[in-house]
Amino acid sequence: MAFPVPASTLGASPAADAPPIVRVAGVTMRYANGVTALDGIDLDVPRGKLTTLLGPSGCGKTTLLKIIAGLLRPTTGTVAVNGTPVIGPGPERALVFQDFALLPWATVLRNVAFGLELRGVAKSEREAIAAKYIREVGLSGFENQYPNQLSGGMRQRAGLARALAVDAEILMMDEPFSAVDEQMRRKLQEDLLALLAVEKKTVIVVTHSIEEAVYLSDRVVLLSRRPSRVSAIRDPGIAHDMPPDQIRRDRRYLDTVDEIWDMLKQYLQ
Ligand SMILES: Nc1ncnc2c1ncn2[C@@H]1O[C@H](COP(=O)(O)OP(=O)(O)OP(=O)(O)O)[C@@H](O)[C@H]1O
Repeated sequence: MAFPVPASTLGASPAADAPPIVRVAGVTMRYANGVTALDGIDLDVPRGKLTTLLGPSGCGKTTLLKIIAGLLRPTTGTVAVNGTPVIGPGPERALVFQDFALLPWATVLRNVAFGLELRGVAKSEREAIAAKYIREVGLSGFENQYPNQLSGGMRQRAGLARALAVDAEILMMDEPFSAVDEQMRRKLQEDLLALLAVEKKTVIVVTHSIEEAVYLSDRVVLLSRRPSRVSAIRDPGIAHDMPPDQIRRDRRYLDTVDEIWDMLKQYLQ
């Protein structure tokens, strides 16, 4: 099953000099139980690119994503999207949850249309929009199935279709492929890249996988151990103009994976 997107669009990237779409300035997050997750995060997220947050387990990646999503208020500091301070969730940001957060009692069609339903979009219109994205993620024919009738990869596609249906500029994905096997993970990575070449979204991904980060990202943001700060930023610049297996053997890809691993392993000791 593939997203029906022409391979020639793979690797298309937007202008490099666009102003950042998200600006995180001096963000600190101290939870009520006294845990300080983030300690002065400054970060610009480039528009129309895929940025990955990578760091040791428990360093605060999800916390940072939730703050950008407006689901958590930072203790100090600010987040601005298109120059406007974030004070809560907004229509320009869509979060794809790790567990897909699909409604078990609703069909794929209703799930994908759900964000539009919440916004009061008329049934016929929202179902037409949902059907388009269901097609785009390769789930045609499964419109009337329920989440428990889908595989993990298909649920992930449904979650992605739902995020695309609300037409947010920014897609935020927390460990998007962690619940599927390695084969499906690679397939979904390819499909995501192909889809993004057409949809031109800004994407922020949290992952534990260095290989995934380097493979997918225009920009990798490495966070330090908790309380975390931005410890390094790398732009892998992997051109997706050769077959995936060849990219994974490519010197540039392997060197970038090694470099990031060298930086990350200091936090594991
Ligand atoms: N609601 C909460 N209340 C208190 N502490 C929390 C809360 N949510 C997260 N934490 C703590 O904040 C720290 C950062 O958590 P977070 O989930 O953001 O890290 P992460 O880097 O995404 O973790 P992982 O890599 O394990 O998924 C952890 O120590 C976690 O226990």
